[in-house]
Amino acid sequence: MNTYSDDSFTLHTDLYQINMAETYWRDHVHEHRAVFEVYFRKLPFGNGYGVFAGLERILQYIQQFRFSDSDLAFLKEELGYDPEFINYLRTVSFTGNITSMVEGELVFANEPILRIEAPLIEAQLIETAVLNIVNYHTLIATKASRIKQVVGTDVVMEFGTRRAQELDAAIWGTRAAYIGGFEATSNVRAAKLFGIPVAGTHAHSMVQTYRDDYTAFKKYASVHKECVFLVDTYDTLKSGVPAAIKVAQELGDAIHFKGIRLDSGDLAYLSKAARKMLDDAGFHHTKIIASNDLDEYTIHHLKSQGARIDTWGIGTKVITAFDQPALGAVYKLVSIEENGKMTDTIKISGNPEKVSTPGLKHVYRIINMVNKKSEGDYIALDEERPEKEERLKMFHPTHTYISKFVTNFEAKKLQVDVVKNGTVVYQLPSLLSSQRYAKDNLDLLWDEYKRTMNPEEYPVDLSQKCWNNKMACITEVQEKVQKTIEKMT
Ligand SMILES: Nc1ncnc2c1ncn2[C@@H]1O[C@H](COP(=O)(O)OP(=O)(O)OP(=O)(O)O)[C@@H](O)[C@H]1O
Ligand SMILES: O=P(O)(O)OC[C@H]1O[C@H](OP(=O)(O)OP(=O)(O)O)[C@H](O)[C@@H]1O
Ligand SMILES: O=C(O)c1cccnc1
Repeated sequence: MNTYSDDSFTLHTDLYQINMAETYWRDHVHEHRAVFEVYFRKLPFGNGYGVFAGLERILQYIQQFRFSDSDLAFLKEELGYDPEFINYLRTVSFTGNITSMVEGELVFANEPILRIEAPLIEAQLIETAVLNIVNYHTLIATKASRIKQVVGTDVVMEFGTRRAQELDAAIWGTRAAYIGGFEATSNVRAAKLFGIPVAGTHAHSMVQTYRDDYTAFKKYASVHKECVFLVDTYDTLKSGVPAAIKVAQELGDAIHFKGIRLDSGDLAYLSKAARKMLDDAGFHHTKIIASNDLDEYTIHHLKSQGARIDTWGIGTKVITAFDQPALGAVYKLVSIEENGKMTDTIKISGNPEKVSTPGLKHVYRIINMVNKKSEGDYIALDEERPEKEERLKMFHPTHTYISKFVTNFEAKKLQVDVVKNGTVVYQLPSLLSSQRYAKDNLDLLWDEYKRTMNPEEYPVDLSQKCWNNKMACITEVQEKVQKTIEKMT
């Protein structure tokens, strides 16, 4: 691997972005204003909502967005870009505006999570990294939230670093899982960087090292006051649990016998049997921790079997978003400067749900003031003020006959300014507040949208103006394309 003292994330992009950038620069349109939106088209895991995460990483990236000397040298010498273009790239930084939902916000398909408004070349160059960040962080926060929904008030810890897709994924994945509702992590660096509570037990290797459960637990307890013993190395009920109890009885107040961990076998049966053994020995407050390839489905089953598990340790399935490895968020151009004025743009598709929604828009969460539940999300054009309306018509953007009128509501604007003229203007809240924010927002949703299996579809509607604008753009584009086709033939 080549190493550079000034390596940056600016080349963390697809080659086509730089080729488009060069095209725009040569054509002198690179400084035309452009507006892009980030959204995904389908909720992951069959879930009824997503949890947005990744803003901290995006803001870090935007602040550092500049081509370093070694980046420019690589583009020039290895990839053969024109020296004049390289000289121009040397001056590029991000000078635009970004509005974004805040971390922990509940997000749904087809609504803009971020809006990037900048000179075309800048907005284009940051696309790949922005999507890279949003896609991973939001996916993991959503998976974590699903798991937390099933876990309920029990504690859930993130154990996934060893199984994650490399070092960065472990660190940022842990952070996203915390926003999604996990209470702690085993990753010490994540604790150092983000202040996430860190926790842990010990591995089978320690029991193997000392050959038997009793000796291993005793050695551990002679060094650590807080003790959670892993009891399944040889025989959970005949050796592991009895050894843990014996050590705790012998050491008494010298240690805090916090828990035992089960990591194999029938976790429902073993947890019930272990609970009885602990209770019979008077250790009513000693907790049972379970791990072993757990996810929302196994946890649901274990709970339905009456498992006596207090704390869940979850690795692989959360950190790798095991059952769905990609969110599929996209970055679409919705408006571009043309002859000195902004013109809305659209991407047409044979599939009506894939047709982009043109124009500068905001997302509002429409909260019913009587029951304090959300009626759905409402996407309106910038010039609209739904918060001032008495009565709002909400209708499905493709099946328009599905509609309702809402009165007595609060229209909560979901995006905030995070970057203005290239400067970060948003103060990130503590990670704990982002986690609480997600939790409080979940209280706004009816349970029908939150169940982990076959949830109801949460409404994400367009305002009448926004819908009309979209239809007008479709007609306009179709006519233009038809004319071009006729000219070519
Ligand atoms: N009572 C249960 N109901 C449903 N799933 C369970 C139950 N007990 C354990 N599981 C899950 O079943 C899977 C069993 O995994 P596996 O077949 O690897 O067995 P194991 O007990 O872990 O064996 P090993 O000793 O090789 O680690 C795990 O995902 C575990 O979480
Ligand atoms: O099952 P996950 O959800 O991915 O959680 C992480 C797993 O990592 C450890 O196992 P590992 O076999 O790596 O090490 P160990 O010898 O300490 O059990 C731990 O015991 C968990 O089973
Ligand atoms: O602390 C633990 O028990 C732990 C940490 C990482 C992975 N598995 C378990």
